[in-house]
Amino acid sequence: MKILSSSQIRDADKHTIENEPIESIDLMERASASFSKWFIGEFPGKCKVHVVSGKGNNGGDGLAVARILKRNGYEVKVYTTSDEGSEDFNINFHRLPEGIERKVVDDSLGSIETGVLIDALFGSGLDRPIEGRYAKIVKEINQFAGQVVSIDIPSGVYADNPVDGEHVVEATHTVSFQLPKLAFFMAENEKFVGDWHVVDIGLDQNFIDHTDSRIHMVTLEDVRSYLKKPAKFSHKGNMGRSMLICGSSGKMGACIIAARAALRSGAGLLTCYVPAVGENIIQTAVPEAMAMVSTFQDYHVEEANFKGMDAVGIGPGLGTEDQTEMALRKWIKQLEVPAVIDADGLNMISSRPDILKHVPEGTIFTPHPKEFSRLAGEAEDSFKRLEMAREYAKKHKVIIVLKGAYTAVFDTEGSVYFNSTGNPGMATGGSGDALTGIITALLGQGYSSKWAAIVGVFIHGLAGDEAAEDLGCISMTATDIIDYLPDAFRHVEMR
Ligand SMILES: NC(=O)C1=CN([C@@H]2O[C@H](COP(=O)(O)OP(=O)(O)OC[C@H]3O[C@@H](n4cnc5c(N)ncnc54)[C@H](O)[C@@H]3O)[C@@H](O)[C@H]2O)[C@@H](O)CC1
Ligand SMILES: Nc1ncnc2c1ncn2[C@@H]1O[C@H](COP(=O)(O)OP(=O)(O)O)[C@@H](O)[C@H]1O
Ligand SMILES: [K+]
Repeated sequence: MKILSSSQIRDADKHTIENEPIESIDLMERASASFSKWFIGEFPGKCKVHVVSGKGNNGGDGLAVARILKRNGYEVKVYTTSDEGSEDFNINFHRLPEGIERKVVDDSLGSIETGVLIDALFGSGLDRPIEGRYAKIVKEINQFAGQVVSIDIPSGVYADNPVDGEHVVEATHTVSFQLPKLAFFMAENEKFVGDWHVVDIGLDQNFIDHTDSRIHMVTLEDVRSYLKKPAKFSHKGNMGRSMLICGSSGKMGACIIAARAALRSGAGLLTCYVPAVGENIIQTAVPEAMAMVSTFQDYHVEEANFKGMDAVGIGPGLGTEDQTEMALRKWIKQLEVPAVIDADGLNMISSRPDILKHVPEGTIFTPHPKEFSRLAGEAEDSFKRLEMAREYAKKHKVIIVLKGAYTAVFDTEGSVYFNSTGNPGMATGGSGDALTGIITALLGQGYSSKWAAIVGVFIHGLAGDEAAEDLGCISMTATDIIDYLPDAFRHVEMR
C-alpha cells in the first residue's frame, strides 16, 4: 500500500472531485459517513459524544460526523472555534439539526466529564504550531479523562514532518482517510496518534496507483504475492544452501536462534560456521544444521569457505574482538553471494567504515536504531533518520532493514517499505537473531535481496503476533517467534 504526502492526497481529492465527478461537500459527506461507521462499530453503546471542530474542512468533517452520529442515536454536543469557516464547514454548520447542543468557544470548552471526544480541530491543513486560544483548547482535550478520537490526523501532527509545537492532541484512536500517513510510523508520534485505523473514502484508486510514491506499507497481500511456493520436485539441494557465520564463547544462543529460524523458513541445507567452543552446542541444539568449525576456541579469527553457498548471514553472537574484525574483512572481500549482516557484524563495520567499500551491492544490513546511528550518525528525529537511511542505502547500494515497531526496509533506489506486523513482545533478546536467520534462508531460496528483507520482516512480525496472541507480549521469547513461524507461513500461504 502506498503512503502519499498531504499534497498528493489533496491532489487525489481534487482529481476525484473533478473526475468521478462528485461535489466537494459530497466527498466530505462520504468521508464523514466512513468515519461514523467506524465510530459506531468501536463505540456501539450510545455514549455522549463531544465534537470539537476547527473552521477548516477537518472541522467540517466533525460537523457532518456530529449530524450522522445524532441520527444514529448518540447524544452529541458540538464545540466550534468559530461560527464561520471553509465553504464546506459552513454548509455542514447550517446542516446541524435541532437537538445537537452547540457552543462557539473562544479558548475553553468548559467542563466535559463523560463520553468520547472527537478531535476535528485541525487536519492536514495545519501549517504552523498550535498556539494561543487553540493551545488552550488542546490542553483541555488532553486533560479529558475519556477516549479521544482524531479525525484524519491528531490536531498538531503534520502528516509528513516532525511535530514542531508543544500543543498536540494525544488521541486514543486516529481514523485516517483512505491511506495511513507517514507520521503514524514515527516512534515519537505514538503518544499523539494512539491506535490508528484507515477508512476508505472512495478516492480515485487509479489516480493513487499512478501517483509516484517511494513510501509504502507492506500488506499481507503484497507478501502473499511474493511468497515462493516450493516446487513439487524441489529437493534440499535447490531450496538454498545457506551459511550462518555466528557465535563466540558465551554467545552461542544467538547462533542457535538464527539457525532454527533459518530452518523454519525453508533453508534447504544450513551450515553454521562457529568457533570451536560452539561445535557441540550447535550440533546438539540444532541437529538439522551442519557445523563448520574454526580451529580457534572462543571466537572467529579465520577465513570461511563459502563454496557452494547461495546465501550467507553474518553477525549473531560474533563479538567484536580485533581478530574477528579482521576475519570479517576477509569474509566480506570473499563474498560472491547475497549476504545479511547483523549485530556485531554491523558494529565492526561502524568502527572500520573502510570495510564498506568491499560490501557487495545488495547486501542486507539489519540495524536497530542504535546500530544505525553507529553506522551513519545520530538523527535528530525519526523523519531525519528515514532520510539518512534512504541516503545510506542508495549511496552504499545496500538494503537497510531499520528495525523497530515499524521496521522499515530501504532499497538501493530510494524506496522505503514499512512493515505492518509485530508487537512489543518482540522487544526481547534474540528476536533480531531470528530475523537474520529468516532473511538468510529466503535469500538462499532465490528471493532478491529487497524481497527477502521485506518478506522476512513481515513473516518475523507475523510469527511474533501469533506468539503474542497465545502467550502474551510479556512472556513470549525469541524462541517462541521461531515456534510460530509455521503458523505465520501458513497464514500467508492461505488463499
Ligand atoms: N475534499 C477534501 O479536500 C477532503 C478533505 N477532508 C478533510 O479536510 C481536512 C483538511 O482540511 P483543510 O485543508 O481545510 O485544513 P484544516 O481543517 O486542517 O484547517 C486548515 C485551516 O486552519 C488554519 N490553520 C492551520 N494551522 C493553524 C494553526 N496552527 N493555528 C490556527 N489556524 C491554523 C489554516 O490557515 C486553515 O484556515 C483533512 O484533514 C480532512 O479531514 C475530508 O473531508 C475528505 C475530503
Ligand atoms: N515494539 C515492537 N514492535 C514490533 N516489533 C518489535 C518491537 N520491538 C522490537 N521489535 C522487533 O524485534 C526485533 C529486535 O531485534 P534487535 O533489536 O536486533 O534485538 P536482539 O539484538 O535482542 O535480537 C526487530 O526485528 C524489531 O523490529
Ligand atoms: K483532527
